[in-house]
Parts: sequence; structure tokens; C-alpha cells
Amino acid sequence: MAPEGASLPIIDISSYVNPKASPESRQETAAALNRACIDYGFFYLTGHGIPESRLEQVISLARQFFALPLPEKNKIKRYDAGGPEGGDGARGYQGMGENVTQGRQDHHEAIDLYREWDMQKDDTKTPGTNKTLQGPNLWPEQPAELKPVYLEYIDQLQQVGKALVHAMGAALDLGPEAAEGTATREVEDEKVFVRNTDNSFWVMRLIGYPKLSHPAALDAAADELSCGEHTDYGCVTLLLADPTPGALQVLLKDGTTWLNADPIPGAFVVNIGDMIERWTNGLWRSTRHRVIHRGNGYRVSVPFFFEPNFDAVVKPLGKCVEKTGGEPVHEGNTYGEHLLGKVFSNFYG
Ligand SMILES: N=C(N)NCCCC[C@H](N)C(=O)O
Ligand SMILES: O=C(O)CCC(=O)C(=O)O
Ligand SMILES: [Fe+2]
Repeated sequence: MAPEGASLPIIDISSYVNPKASPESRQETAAALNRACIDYGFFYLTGHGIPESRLEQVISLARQFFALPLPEKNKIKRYDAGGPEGGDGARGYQGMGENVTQGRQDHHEAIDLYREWDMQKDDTKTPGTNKTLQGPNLWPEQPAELKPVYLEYIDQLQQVGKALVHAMGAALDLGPEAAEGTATREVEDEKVFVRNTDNSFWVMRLIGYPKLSHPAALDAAADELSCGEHTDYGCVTLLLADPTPGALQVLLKDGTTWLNADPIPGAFVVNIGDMIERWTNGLWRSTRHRVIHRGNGYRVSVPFFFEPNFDAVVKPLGKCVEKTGGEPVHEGNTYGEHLLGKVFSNFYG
């Protein structure tokens, strides 16, 4: 475990949420963000403007859903949408143990929501496979306020996601061209995150974690996990969790130390996803994390994944390739292809 008192940096994003903020305050935010992304790939986000009362309501509604009897929850069980092997659709309720990470069953249940699929779009680019993500979201009937409250919350989160990727674009390049807005490659780079997320194929998970029943194993590799070690797939994850401490753990840069990312009231825990790592050619890393909930009570979390557009082609930015020694880490493909590869290995059976 990490040294006593160690904790993730705190980034105040208000200068990018407020359209009238000064260039100086934005540069300060961008510089702090750059450090946080290099050193941790994880940070707390404040100044986002979503009231704490809304955050509490979101957690409380998810908790009410998970407390329902199983047959009620199964009314929105993810349906068979015909994946590659006739597999299940990704939208809807998944029971305990249905999600798999690194080949092992996780100890959580969840509802997965995605941006509504655009059926008008030409789907021939990734034939067949897209079915898993098609169809409407499955919303629970109970609690009745869940759907309207979440729809509003998702709108609010998309605004925060936009402000954040804008700041991240600026954080990658603080040169004079960026400030003046002249059309150099640097300025183009700054806009890459904004342009490729303007139709973000976002994901939201409502997750319920019962306390793990087995004692910690002597060999950590044999431990039961609430959610196994992984990276997130896209741009930035805005995680809202109930106050339970000691559950979410973040792997530090040394590759061996795990740091607890305990919640701070009113703040999101934010982390970088795989697509930002690829764009920055590894300058900012998609940090590994896991959940081990042995504390008290039933833990609830609601991560929102602000992702690139489904058909955004993601490849390392020239400037970042230069900064990191000249070799691109990936030849590039679409975010949709990356996502589908992940989703297909995420379910048991
Ligand atoms: N949409 C996102 N990012 N979901 C993250 C889920 C991480 C666990 C998943 N079973 C995995 O192995 O990736
Ligand atoms: O519940 C948490 O704290 C994190 C969940 C997570 O990492 C994920 O769903 O990707
Ligand atoms: Fe995650």
C-alpha cells in the first residue's frame, strides 16, 4: 500500500467550465492537469458545477434499484442482440458475476447505459459486430425518478467532459500559437480531443458491490475481486461513488504500489482512458485500477465514461510522437473497434 497520507492531486476545472475565465487562469489549470496526467493519470475533479444534491440523488437512486428483488431487476436484463457468437447485448442489467475482468468473474452487478445508437448510420464498416451495442437503453421502471434524473445528469456530465478534454488539449501544448489561435499543427492538436468527442459515444455504469465474503487470500492473485485490475477504454472517466473508503485502488507509476482513491464529497475521481494514452503516445497513461470492497455495507458507484465518437480514428499525435522518442505506440484504429474488442470479452459464458 501507498505511504500514509499519500493522495491524488485535485484539479479545479472551473476556469474551463466558465466561458468568461481569464487565459491566465486557464493556463494555470492546464499546467496542473498536465502534471496530474503525467504523474498519476488519476485525479480529483472539483469546480465542475454539478450540485452535490444532484450527486447524492444519483447515488441514492442507484442504491434503490439494487435493493429491489432480483426478478424486478431482471425485467431489464440485457437482451440477446446477436453478438459475434449470438452473444448478448451490452445494454441493460447484468447480474452478480456476469462481468469478467482478466478472465475472472467480478463480484458486482450493474446497469450499463450507452449513447443511443444511430440507426441511420452506415454500419457496414464493422459488419455484424455492432449489434451488441444497438437497440435502446433498458431503463428500470423503479425507482420511477431514475430515468428523468439520469437523463439530466448525463447532459450535465457531457458538459463537464467537454470542458475537461478542452483543458487536456490545451495542457498538451501551452505554446504561444495555442494562445493566439493561429492555425499551426499545435493548435490543431489542441482541438483533436474536442473534435473527436463532439458526438461522444459515452457509457454509464450503475454498479452495486456487495461486501466480499471471503477473507483476503495470502496470495493476492487468488483474491476475490469486486472489479479486477483494468484500464478504461476511452478518454476520461468521471467516477461518482458513495463514501465507502478503501474500495477503489489505483496503481502508481512504480507499477507495484496501490493507492486508495477514497471519495471526496462533491468531487469526481477522474482517470484517463486508453484513447488518450494512444493520442499522447504514452505521455499520459491509462492508469490501471481495481476495486476490492471488504468494508462495511453495500457499495454503489456510478462511473460515466466520456469517450471519443464511435467512428473517431485514434492514432498518436505527431507532436507527442516527437516528444516521446519518435516511435508511434499504435498504428491507429477507430474507438468503436477498440470498444467492441473490449465488450466482447467482458461477459461470462
Ligand atoms: N466501459 C468501461 N470502461 N468499463 C470498464 C469496465 C472494466 C471491467 C471490464 N470487465 C474490463 O475487463 O474491461
Ligand atoms: O467502482 C469503482 O470505483 C470503479 C469502477 C471501474 O473502474 C469501472 O467500472 O471501470
Ligand atoms: Fe475502471
